[in-house]
Amino acid sequence: MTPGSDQPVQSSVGLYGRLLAYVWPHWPRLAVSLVAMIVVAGATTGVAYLLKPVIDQIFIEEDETLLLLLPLGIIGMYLVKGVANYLETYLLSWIGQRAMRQLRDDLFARLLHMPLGFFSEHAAGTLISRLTYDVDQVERSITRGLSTLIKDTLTAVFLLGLVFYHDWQLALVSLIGLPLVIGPLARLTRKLRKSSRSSQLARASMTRVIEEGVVGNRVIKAFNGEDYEHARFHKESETHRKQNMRKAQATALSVPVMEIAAAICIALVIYYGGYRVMFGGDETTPGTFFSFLAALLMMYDPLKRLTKINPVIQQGLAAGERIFQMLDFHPEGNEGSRTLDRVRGELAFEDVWFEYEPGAPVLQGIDLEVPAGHVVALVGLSGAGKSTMVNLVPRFYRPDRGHIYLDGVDLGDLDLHFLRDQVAIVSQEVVLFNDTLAANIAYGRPDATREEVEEAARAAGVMEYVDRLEGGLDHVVGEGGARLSGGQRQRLAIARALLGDAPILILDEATSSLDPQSEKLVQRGLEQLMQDRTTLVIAHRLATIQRADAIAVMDSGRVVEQGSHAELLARGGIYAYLWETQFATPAEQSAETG
Ligand SMILES: Nc1ncnc2c1ncn2[C@@H]1O[C@H](COP(=O)(O)OP(=O)(O)OP(=O)(O)O)[C@@H](O)[C@H]1O
Repeated sequence: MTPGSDQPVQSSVGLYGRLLAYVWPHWPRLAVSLVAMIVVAGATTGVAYLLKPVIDQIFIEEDETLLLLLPLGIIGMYLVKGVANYLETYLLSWIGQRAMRQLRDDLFARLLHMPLGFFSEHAAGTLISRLTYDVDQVERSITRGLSTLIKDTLTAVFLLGLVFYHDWQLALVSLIGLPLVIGPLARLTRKLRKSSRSSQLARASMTRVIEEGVVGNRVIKAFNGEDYEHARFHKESETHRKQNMRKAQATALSVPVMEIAAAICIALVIYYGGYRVMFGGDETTPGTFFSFLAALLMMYDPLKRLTKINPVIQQGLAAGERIFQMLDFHPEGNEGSRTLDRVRGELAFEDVWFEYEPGAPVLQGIDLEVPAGHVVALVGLSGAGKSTMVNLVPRFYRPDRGHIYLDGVDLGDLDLHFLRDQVAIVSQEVVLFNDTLAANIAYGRPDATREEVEEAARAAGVMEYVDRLEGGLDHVVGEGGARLSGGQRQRLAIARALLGDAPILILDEATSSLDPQSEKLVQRGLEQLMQDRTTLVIAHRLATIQRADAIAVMDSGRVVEQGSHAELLARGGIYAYLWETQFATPAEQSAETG
């Protein structure tokens, strides 16, 4: 059922390659930013180098020409560095943003064409976070990752070169101090990472409790669960506090530990370097020593950033892996290519089998004929397979065995787009987009004129409540249509289907009861909609069943009884049972039997 889900997790090389494919089209800019990074590293090292003539020639030898030239040189160096830094950051962001827009576009396009089964297997939140959070993580690892990896490595290497150039013996002595800095830093970083992971988990647990407190507030109230929920929240909130304190402790420790270790390192250098300046002859001048020290100190920042970049890159790669896994799912296939000039709307199911999970068939040999323009009501106990059966008509799923024909043509042979144009669906949950009423009605028919929209709205009974809304048909319905009542939403869905004017209608009647007035209006809209259309309706209302041309009774994935209301009642089978227990009011039952 889920093609693509068995994809192997890709290797890191493959992953890098695929990420690179998004960056590569921008290689000229990448090249310029690389050059800019080299310039930044060179300029930083240049500044450290200039300290030598500053001390030796200006302070000691009191050279007046250099007194003018060197300060200008420093300004020039920083100007060059500033321009290069700007270019590098700007260009990398440009590349990162372009690559991510492309990745997001590809992902969303793929998402829209996923088979329906994909959506029942993946939580909406997870999919949304792929497109938002995960893509951001990848972007961060590209821009920050590349910049740090290349620019900071180059800067550190150039500075190290300068240090060895000035005095290789002193350089070796200072390197002895390096483990002093790196050792504690590595330990602290590990601790920090662990505590930040625990803190994130604690926050997620806490958020879950908050969410349940908000979403499930009705139930909490009904069961007097406030104290229980509060205690649960307090516990999670306390865990969150403790984890955050651990993190804060590690963070607070990291600066002093680093600084003390660095101080020991510098003390070593000053002692040995000073000794060499005093007693070592000419090769180590005070200028060399200060330039050396400055280069050493300037290595601190790039090295620190390099030690921190790995988690960013790892997170980006993990996010990239999740993104590519989603991109690798197979989209819905459109094997068919046929279209029909005029669709009458005759539907026929022939020995149709279907299973969601292997070995558990939900439909087991459905046979059903729906002549053009007829209304067939599907009834049956919950889980009998009614929704599954109607979902096969717009090819949301495909039968595992058997065939479904539209006007004698196998659905599988039809072009998917064409097929879906022929089918209107009005389901229990009306999905509305956060747009105007008019735009919601015209969804799928962007070419519809205002008159057509109004006509559909009138026929569906939308006009009867539109006047009370600000802006009339141009009123924005709110997210998910939250500002409309259940009945109003249903009438809107009916208007949408009317405007679509497809020859086949699939109707999944709402089970939730509307007030009698709303019910009557919805019913009237539905009557309009079913007119001259082949209709398969999952019926929950008596009026619909009575209006149907035929009733198909489903049980355990089969059509077990077919006929008119009277015929089926007379048979005394499942339908008669459902009639007694679900559909009819006592008065109707006695009228029927009496
Ligand atoms: N996406 C799915 N994945 C796996 N199993 C599913 C899926 N959708 C439905 N089923 C299973 O298929 C069977 C038939 O479900 P279906 O929704 O078609 O029944 P129904 O007759 O429409 O029920 P109801 O009237 O309650 O909506 C049920 O056992 C259900 O658990």
